[in-house]
Amino acid sequence: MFEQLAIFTPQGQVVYEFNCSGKKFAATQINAFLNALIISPVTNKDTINGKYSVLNVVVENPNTTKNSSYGNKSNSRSFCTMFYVSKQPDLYFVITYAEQSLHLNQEAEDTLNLALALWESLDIPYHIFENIKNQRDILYDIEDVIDKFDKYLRTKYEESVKYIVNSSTFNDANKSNNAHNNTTKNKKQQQQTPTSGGRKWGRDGVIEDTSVYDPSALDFSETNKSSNVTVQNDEAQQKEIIDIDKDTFGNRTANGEFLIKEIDDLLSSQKETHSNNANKPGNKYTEKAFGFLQRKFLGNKTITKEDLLSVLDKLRQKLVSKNVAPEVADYLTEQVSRDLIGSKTANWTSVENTARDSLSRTLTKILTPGVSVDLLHDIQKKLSKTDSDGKKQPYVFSIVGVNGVGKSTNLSKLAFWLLQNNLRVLIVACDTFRSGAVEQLRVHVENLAQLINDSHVRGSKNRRGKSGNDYVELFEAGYGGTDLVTKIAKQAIKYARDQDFDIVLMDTAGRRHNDATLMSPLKAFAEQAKPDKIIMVGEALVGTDSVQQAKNFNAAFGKARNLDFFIISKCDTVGEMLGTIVNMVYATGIPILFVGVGQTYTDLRALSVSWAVNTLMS
Ligand SMILES: Nc1nc2c(ncn2[C@@H]2O[C@H](COP(=O)(O)OP(=O)(O)OP(=O)(O)O)[C@@H](O)[C@H]2O)c(=O)[nH]1
Repeated sequence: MFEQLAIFTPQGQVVYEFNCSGKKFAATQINAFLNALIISPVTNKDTINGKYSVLNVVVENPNTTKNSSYGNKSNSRSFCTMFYVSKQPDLYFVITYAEQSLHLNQEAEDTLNLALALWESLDIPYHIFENIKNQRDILYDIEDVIDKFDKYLRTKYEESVKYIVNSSTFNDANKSNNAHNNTTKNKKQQQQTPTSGGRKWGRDGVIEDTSVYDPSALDFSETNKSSNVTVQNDEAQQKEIIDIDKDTFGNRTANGEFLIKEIDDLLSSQKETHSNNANKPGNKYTEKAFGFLQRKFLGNKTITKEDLLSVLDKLRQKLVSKNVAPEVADYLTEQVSRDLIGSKTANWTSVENTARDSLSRTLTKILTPGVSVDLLHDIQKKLSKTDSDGKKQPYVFSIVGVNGVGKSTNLSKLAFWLLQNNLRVLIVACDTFRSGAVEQLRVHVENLAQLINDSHVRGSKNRRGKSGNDYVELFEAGYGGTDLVTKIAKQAIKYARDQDFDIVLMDTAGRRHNDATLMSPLKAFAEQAKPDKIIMVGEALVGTDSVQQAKNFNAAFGKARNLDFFIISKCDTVGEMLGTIVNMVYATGIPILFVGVGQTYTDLRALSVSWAVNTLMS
């Protein structure tokens, strides 16, 4: 596990600091790194992938007497650093960790990759870092974005740690499923048997060759987790996941349909936190600006371009601070400008309030779906028809998206909702690339089977010899290349038809939207599997990049096929920064089916357009 991440300017002004174990940030460590860098500059051989530099830092104990024997470990302490120096702006990104090893180097590299990608996605104008006199200047100007960066990084970091814990859960699940497994093997030995043929999709979407399997990459036991603790964590996590509150999930209508509730004040606790934060000194910047605007009452005034300039600039800033991509914020303010120039403000209404109303209308128009999102109706329509054998064709969904956005989790939430509607669901493991993906889905199927029927024995097979029970079942065929994916999809649909399943839910591999090699198989997949609905899961955390993600995924299925819906996951983690919702709909015109608001199966909500608009405008 890495210890600390720091971002600072060449003058030493700290822009960001993070201690991964939640302790106070140790600035002395970074000072020791800077000292070591001055004394022993890095050479080419210390560079990883031509990008990151590695430097071992030895800190002498100041109490050591001159007579101490050289190399006496008790008199010195060492740690390792991996760092990157960006240009424009000139910034140091430094990770510190205990010592060099294959897996710690890899983790540091992954974390730097993540931090840099997040940093770039924030689009901070580099001139902000020029001529800074003190740290307060930086923080004042970019407080909001640093906050955002911190939130992204912590969430992603926690997810990656959880992924490691989950990996051991899957191995345990395998253990109970495979009778031939030697149960006396310890957990570490279990981990040494990779589930797939040595392929893993890295966090940045690159397929990594893990044919030389390094079990230590997933083993953090030496650092601070005994395997016993990990097992307890697994159990606690398991309990947390299936410990759900059905009442908050939705309502049953008079005709028996179970409808998911709209998102409303569900995030009020976050709003509270947010407003508490907003009350902190130094966080008043936006509030002050808008307070000033609200005081400028005019009324019955013909609005000119000049009147709108500063108003729209503030509104634009507001939107961008809520994660709306700059190009989308430009479009929205342009619309307001078109709407208002030459018109008159109503009595007692300021130009500012008129502009805000216009912006609210534009946002509402964008977010209001132009097509029906009544899925249950669509499903029933298809299921009511039978073919010449008297069989109904299942309704097929396929779930796509970038790595780690929550595809499997939200697919499972969707399954849980469909199960509430008495539909029989076949979940299909079409992520045949990432190690552990099939096992992860099996855990979800076990959970769902147990939630639907609490007499379900975890790990048992149903009467067809498959994971799950009569209501929800897993269709799996292991790991392999693109051909296997389409083969599994076709076989699963046939199987679902034969076994009378109503719904087929296909999970697909996460892929980077800007990698043509990874994106191109989607077209063939859609042509072969012919899903009724293709749903892209996008995460609320992503911000600016969501525009391109949505565009690329929407275009990936060829000219004849688009995405049908979005599910925006992790809305619970972004507070009021809901810009991704607008970005993705703006980029494609594809409506939002649901938003994900947590990690349990009931943490799915229908989007309330007015709620989203009010939150963005607040
Ligand atoms: N807070 C929060 N976490 C979520 C939500 N949806 C998913 N997650 C978490 O996001 C993490 C990744 O979820 P997965 O479902 O594994 O993501 P994925 O897209 O299937 O991942 P890959 O298969 O690796 O591409 C997990 O820790 C989930 O619990 C959500 O709505 N809110």
